[in-house]
Amino acid sequence: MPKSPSKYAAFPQVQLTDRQWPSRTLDKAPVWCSVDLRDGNQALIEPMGPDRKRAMFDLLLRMGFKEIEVGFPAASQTDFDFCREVIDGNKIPDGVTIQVLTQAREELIRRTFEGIKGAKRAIVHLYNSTSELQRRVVFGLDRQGIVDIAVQGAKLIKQLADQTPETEIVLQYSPESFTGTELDFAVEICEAVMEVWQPTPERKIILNLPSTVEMSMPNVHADQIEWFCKTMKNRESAIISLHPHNDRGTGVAAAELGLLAGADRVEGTLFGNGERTGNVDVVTLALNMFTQGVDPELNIDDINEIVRVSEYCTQLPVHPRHPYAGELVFTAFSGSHQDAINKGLKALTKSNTGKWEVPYLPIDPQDLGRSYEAVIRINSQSGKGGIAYVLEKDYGLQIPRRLQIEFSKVVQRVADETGKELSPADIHAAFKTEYLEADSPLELVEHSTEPRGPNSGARVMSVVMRRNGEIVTTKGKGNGPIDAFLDALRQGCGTDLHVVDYREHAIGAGEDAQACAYVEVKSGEHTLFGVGIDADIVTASLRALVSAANRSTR
Ligand SMILES: CC(=O)SCCNC(=O)CCNC(=O)[C@H](O)C(C)(C)COP(=O)(O)OP(=O)(O)OC[C@H]1O[C@@H](n2cnc3c(N)ncnc32)[C@H](O)[C@@H]1OP(=O)(O)O
Ligand SMILES: CC(C)C(=O)C(=O)O
Ligand SMILES: [Mg+2]
Repeated sequence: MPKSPSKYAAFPQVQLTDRQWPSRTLDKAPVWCSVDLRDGNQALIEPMGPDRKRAMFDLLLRMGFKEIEVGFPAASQTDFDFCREVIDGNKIPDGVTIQVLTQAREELIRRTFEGIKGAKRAIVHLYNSTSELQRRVVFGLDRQGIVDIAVQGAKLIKQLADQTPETEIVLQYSPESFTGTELDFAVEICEAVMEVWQPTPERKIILNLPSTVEMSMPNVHADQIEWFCKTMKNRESAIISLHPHNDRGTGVAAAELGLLAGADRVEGTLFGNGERTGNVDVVTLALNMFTQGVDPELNIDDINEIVRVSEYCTQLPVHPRHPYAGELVFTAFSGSHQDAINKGLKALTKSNTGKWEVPYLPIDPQDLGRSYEAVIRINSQSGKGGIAYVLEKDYGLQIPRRLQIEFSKVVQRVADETGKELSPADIHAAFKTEYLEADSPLELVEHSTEPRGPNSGARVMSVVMRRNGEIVTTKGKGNGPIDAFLDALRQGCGTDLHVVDYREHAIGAGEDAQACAYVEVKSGEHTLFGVGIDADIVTASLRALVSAANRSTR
């Protein structure tokens, strides 16, 4: 426990009666704005250089972002140059708008306008901090002083926008540190900026209400947004935007509830890169919508590529357990999960509802360009279902249920011995050693069946075996080849087995097809399996019996 919890105080509730957001549902995508190249970038140990910025910008375009904050052109030459590069190089497709951030300071605003000169359309994003704490300790100003900063900045932007008719300027204002700002003051300062910019329903202002620091539970954030939307004047002339950070780890939830509460737009970054614990993760937000049947209006059909580019640009890894994107999120190690996934995937092939219904997999990995390959991975926590899945998927072996149980003990032993994950090749090798290569003390050398005599129902099989390296020739009689072979083993090798169950299937197709036979036999008090593979179905069955016979002696 922290030593002094009294250092902290509970975040005050919002006085909101008749709140509407709890009974709403999200049924359409918000306007997305990527702030990877600005907020994400300003939080990096090593900010992106031109190559990384270009790679990120191109990725964001491929993903279908229509609004992209490309930087803070007045802050650094790199940001300024990148802004110029996308404008002068005609790299902004129609329908896409770049956004640039500036403080409410004259020289920075003027430089910002130099940065966007020549763009067809640009969002100029003005911010100043409004919270009680920042007013007191950073700016040393009262409310009016803070309103004056915003209004002065807004006036200069309006003037410069009017002097730049070739560019359609969209105005955005952020009362930075909104979450620590008294709500009545947040409305007051936003209305003061609106008073300068005079937005209309046709030319809306963007009011961005940032959780610069996430300070409360997501329901309180939703209350803040609903309160703001209900209280502000001229709501129809504003796009209400969210800019959640993730200090409490609930940025995604805050964004979802904020949208229910009336917001229209979300600013965030890929995989949540950003100051401290990051910005809200737009990939997770979008895919959360997708899994509810809502089109997120972003292309995330190759998530591995998005991860790769993002990791290159930020030089930060995406966590293996990151929602939807992590390397391990479509992988089950534990036995009961593997069993359920295996059954779920099988059931899906027979279902005609078109609905994705697989236990433990909330989304079809293929929708994100991921495959089922690594869905099930095997370690000491794994069970028969997962092992069966891997053997069938990678090696075409459809092992019967009781054999799954038997073999899972073998795998468990190997996994416990190594303490490591077992690859599909490791599992197959264990299967071969245990069953297919169980060829001592007995080994099948050859067999032939005599034609049935006209009055004889029995089949006679001649068998040559090797026992402990020595050739044994024997004969047996039975109703069919299995029966006759067991009799031959009884006569010549002293092996007494009774078949309890027999299965076979083909592996592969056409001329290269092989037969795989599984026999479950009773040997004394025990039942156990043998497995054989051969191009010839009878030989495969006999091999399976030899495999069982040898295993029964272990
Ligand atoms: C929550 C956010 O993400 S906000 C965005 C934050 N991003 C960045 O800051 C990255 C880019 N910024 C920078 O590189 C620098 O801040 C620059 C180049 C823009 C400006 O640099 P400088 O003027 O040297 O320094 P600095 O940012 O520390 O300036 C602080 C001054 O600006 C004032 N200020 C800070 N924010 C604002 C604002 N939004 N509007 C008006 N004035 C502001 C402060 O009160 C302080 O004033 P003081 O010098 O009178 O005390
Ligand atoms: C500039 C603003 C919008 C910001 O990044 C924040 O408040 O987090
Ligand atoms: Mg931010």
